[in-house]
Amino acid sequence: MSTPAAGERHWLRMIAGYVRPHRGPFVAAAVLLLASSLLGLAQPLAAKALIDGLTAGQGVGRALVVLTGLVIIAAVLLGIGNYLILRTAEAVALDGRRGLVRHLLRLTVPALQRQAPGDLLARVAGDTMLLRQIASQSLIDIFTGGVMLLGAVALMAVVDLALLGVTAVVVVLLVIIMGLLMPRIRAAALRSQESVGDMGAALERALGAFTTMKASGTEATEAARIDAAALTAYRQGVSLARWGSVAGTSAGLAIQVAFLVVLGVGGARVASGAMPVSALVAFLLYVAYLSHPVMQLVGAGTYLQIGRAALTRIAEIDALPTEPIDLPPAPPVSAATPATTATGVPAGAGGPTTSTGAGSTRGPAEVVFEQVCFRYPDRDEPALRDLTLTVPAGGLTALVGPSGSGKTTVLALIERFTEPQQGRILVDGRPLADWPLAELRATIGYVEQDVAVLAGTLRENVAYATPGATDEEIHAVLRTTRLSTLLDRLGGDLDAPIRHRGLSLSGGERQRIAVARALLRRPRLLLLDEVTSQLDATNEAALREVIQEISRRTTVVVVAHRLSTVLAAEKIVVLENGTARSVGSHPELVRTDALYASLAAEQALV
Ligand SMILES: Nc1ncnc2c1ncn2[C@@H]1O[C@H](COP(=O)(O)OP(=O)(O)OP(=O)(O)O)[C@@H](O)[C@H]1O
Repeated sequence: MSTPAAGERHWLRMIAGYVRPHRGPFVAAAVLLLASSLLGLAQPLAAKALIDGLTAGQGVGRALVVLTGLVIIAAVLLGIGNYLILRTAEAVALDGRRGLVRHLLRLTVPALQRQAPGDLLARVAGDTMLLRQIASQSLIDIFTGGVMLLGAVALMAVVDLALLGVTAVVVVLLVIIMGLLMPRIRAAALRSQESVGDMGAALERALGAFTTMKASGTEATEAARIDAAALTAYRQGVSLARWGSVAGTSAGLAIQVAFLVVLGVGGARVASGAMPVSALVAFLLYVAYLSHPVMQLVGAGTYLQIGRAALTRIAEIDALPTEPIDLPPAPPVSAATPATTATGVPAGAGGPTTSTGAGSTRGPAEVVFEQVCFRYPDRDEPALRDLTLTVPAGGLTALVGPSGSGKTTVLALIERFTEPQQGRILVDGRPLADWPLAELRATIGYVEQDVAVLAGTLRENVAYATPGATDEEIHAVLRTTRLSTLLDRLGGDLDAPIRHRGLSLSGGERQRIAVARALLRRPRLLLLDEVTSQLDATNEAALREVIQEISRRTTVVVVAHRLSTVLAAEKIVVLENGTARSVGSHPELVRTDALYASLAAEQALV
């Protein structure tokens, strides 16, 4: 991760940022809990009055009523305060999750590609959970525990200064021990969370290549890999438990020691007549009482360290670059669960920002590359060198060339998934940097090499980019892409589910669903990356016709290894090593370009 120190530096500011929107209930909870604790603090004084009364042979009825009242009111305040603080904690976790998810969905493509999805999942689900604890209960505990500790110390000072001195020595010792333990707790928590993330990443790797794993018989290898991460999480968890127990035990022990020392020293002082027995009793009650705020502070300190580890991991995500894309604000938390559509999207949450075919009115788009150089961040060799090419408005332009020559990279740059280091790319004469990103992408239909079919229904998949599409429009693109037979197989029901990751579809069907999705958007520029690679000859010929037909009203750029797909292109660009080595029509290139001629000969096209 790029900035491991980011979370360290800003953790307090981050906590403040999370709590600020909920300061009302947070402060109310703090006040209630503090009041409850203060009432508890008054209990020893009431007990002292009770004992003094008994000693003096007076009635104790009033003191008893006061004591009982204090106990009941303290309990009620505690209950309400706890509820408020737990509610705040949930709200903080919700904000944390929503914020993280929004940030993740806006990441740039290269930034996301460097992450392991399983680890990101662990951060959204797990680290925000820890945030819940730290941003609420721990802060309140530190606040109320701190005030209570100071209050008890002040009252102890009133009762007997000498005994306070004895207690202070023990407390200072405890603070030193905590100072030594806390960094260890934080380090163990961070490693523990990291290994939970590693485990998610390892599991995601295995599940993502499930059939490859089965076919390769590597279940045991994958299990061992996931086991290793789980074992690290276990070890760090145990280490966390060890240091946490040492902290808790030290705190408990310190209070016991203080109690015994005060009993000894105080007993001697009572025997010598330096203090009354009621003062010793009150003081001992305060020492016993101290155990609550001290344990509270130690527990909160421990959780704060664990929470800091989570904040570090959240800050790492926050530091990743995002695209300037507006997402509508999250709906407010209301008592009722919002109604959702079949996809689980809240009704009215809005899909892509542009409506169906918004750009279609402006005719086909033109694309120009001017001396574009592009190198992937972790590569020495550039993927594109000084590439200059023009994709004219309308018609079919093909990119061909050996594997790795940069064809997919050209499409990724047009989509502005990433930026060239040198040169300019213009769409309709306008540099990409001047296009609002959403508008640029709404202009383009892009069918990737590894097409994505989402879990859901055929309708959701085809109308993914155009949620407002009518049944007629969907049926029309299904006919165009020869998917009517698939629809028949689904019983003619657009809302029949396709299984997770599209596994119940053939490769060719998946490709055609992706093409149908792009077509439904009626783009002004259609980028097709190897869309015919998994089609049989009949379906390839059919899709070829479709592509030609579309290219009469839209600019179409196809990348294809199968030259049969590009035969009809008005313009074929032959890429080699990231540069355009020649441009022309099929007959021209067969005559003038040796590389193209050999590709054509291999495929029996000359
Ligand atoms: N995300 C990436 N990170 C680093 N290098 C990459 C990345 N994507 C592609 N490359 C490299 O950039 C070069 C061009 O890749 P590109 O995918 O554009 O080629 P292509 O012509 O589309 O190949 P193919 O026909 O096999 O799909 C290759 O050397 C490839 O290894």
